[in-house]
Amino acid sequence: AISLLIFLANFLSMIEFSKAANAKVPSHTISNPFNRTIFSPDFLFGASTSSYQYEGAWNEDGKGPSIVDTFVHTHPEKILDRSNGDIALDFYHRYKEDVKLAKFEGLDAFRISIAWTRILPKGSVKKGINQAGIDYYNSLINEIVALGIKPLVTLFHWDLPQALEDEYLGFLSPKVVDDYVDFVEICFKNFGDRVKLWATMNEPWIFTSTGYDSGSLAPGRCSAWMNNNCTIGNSGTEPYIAGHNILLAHAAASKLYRQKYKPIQKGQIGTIVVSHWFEPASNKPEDKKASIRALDFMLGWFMHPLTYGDYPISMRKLVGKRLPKFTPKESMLVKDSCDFIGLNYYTSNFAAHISKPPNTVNISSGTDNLVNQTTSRNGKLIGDPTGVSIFYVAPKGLYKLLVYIKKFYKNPIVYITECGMGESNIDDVAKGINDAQRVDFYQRHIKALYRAFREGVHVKGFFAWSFFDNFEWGSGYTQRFGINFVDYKNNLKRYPKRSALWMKKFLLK
Ligand SMILES: N=C(CCCS[C@@H]1CC(=O)N(Cc2ccccc2)C1=O)N[C@@H]1O[C@H](CO[C@@H]2OC[C@@H](O)[C@H](O)[C@H]2O)[C@@H](O)[C@H](O)[C@H]1O
Repeated sequence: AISLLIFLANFLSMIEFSKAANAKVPSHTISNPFNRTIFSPDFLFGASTSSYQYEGAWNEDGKGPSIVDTFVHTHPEKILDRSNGDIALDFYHRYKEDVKLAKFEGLDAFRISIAWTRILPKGSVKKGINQAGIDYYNSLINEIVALGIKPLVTLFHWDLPQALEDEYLGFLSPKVVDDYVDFVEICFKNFGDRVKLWATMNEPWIFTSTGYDSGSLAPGRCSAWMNNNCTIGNSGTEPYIAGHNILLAHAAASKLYRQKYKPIQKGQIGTIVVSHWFEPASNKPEDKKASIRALDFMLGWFMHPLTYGDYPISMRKLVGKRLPKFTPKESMLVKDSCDFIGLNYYTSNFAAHISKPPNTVNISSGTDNLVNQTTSRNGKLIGDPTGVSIFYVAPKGLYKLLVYIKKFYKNPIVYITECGMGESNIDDVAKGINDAQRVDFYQRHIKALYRAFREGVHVKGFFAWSFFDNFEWGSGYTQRFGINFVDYKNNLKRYPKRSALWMKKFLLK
């Protein structure tokens, strides 16, 4: 009865929303009307999801284990609430209803990722293709397309087949390139008639820093001195080896798509990077240089090879022999291998120069940049705090980051493939759907996006992270990033939040 009352209350608010919501949320209007029409007609507004964080059905219909399945089962202590994605949001069984909600909310596009081990349970073609996996993603993509929504498909959102980790240590070996190319070719072949936006990788920076530097996520490798319960690893070398093979795998996939599939399917292929914006911690020249170095090590680590065919000079200088080299052929393959860049933006930091790493014996990729990153300067926070301790609301950083990419990385086509904020520890539905701060967050970030768009940045889309509250990696289900609420205590019931209804109104054509 209570949930019915909540649903009815929420349904009524959907109808009444257009009158009430904006009146109560501080608006930072820069132009009237503030709706989608200020962008180009073909601009894509969407929301993002990912296979491990949404699907559940971790071992159903022939799916093989990924390194994330192994990680969460063997290291529950590394997940704040000791949870996992075995069931997650049960998106695997509920996707038909869920994509209908996306339609109701007026989304133009919907980002999903494909779980490699649903299609290749043991990671490679020679060990068998699982037709049930192909059938599932065909059905999901059909539901999305049938509603007139465009799918943006990420081919790797960190859930590498465990079998490849066992066979040759996954992304630590160049052998991963061939298996990755075989996997993506099955996706191009089976889904490429309907999928026209392909992202090869999601956030290599996070995958390398959490998987191989801190060990806080799969495959959970790090140096012993990290004291993060890693059985093996080297935080000073493995993040760079994994990052290098990710770039080579991406480039090989792009070459295959462009040579064999793009001429017929007419789609676009790119990859997704994440970066904070960095403000100098003071006006001192060394801090100004530190802010650029911080960008080099987070954004440039991948954007520089994708644009110029090699790592940033600052990385070459500070990482030295630990940073792999591209052969001339590899450099040519990686350079200009993206038709678009997906950019994930969450927050900004202050950057201060440090003259030497905190520890000259214990080396890690996270301290190679000689930058001390903070979120306040002279006692002033970089933005409004959110429910996630490391993320502050800093929309100007999105604008500055986009202008920086335009200026220093040849003004590529950019889709904002993730942008959002989280609240922590909310279980009550009525409280959870009343996300006024998230409405303010999206108003301010879309205005920052518009400013960049107006100044000639080739931004062509904006995807909220996330469509639903979901399994937030190391934070488990304690943090909520969705524009739609999921009631974990009541059969994973979905409820539009205030932000989804604001988005619906914003997207009215
Ligand atoms: N958050 C990021 C990148 C932010 C990097 S900044 C910083 C570095 C770091 O290790 N973490 C924690 C973390 C770890 C893993 C994933 C994401 C974030 C950071 O947030 N990525 C996207 O963020 C989304 C929100 O991530 C949350 O960010 C706050 C964390 O506390 C939470 O664990 C994480 O799931 C993820 O759900 C998407 O799958 C992922 O593509």
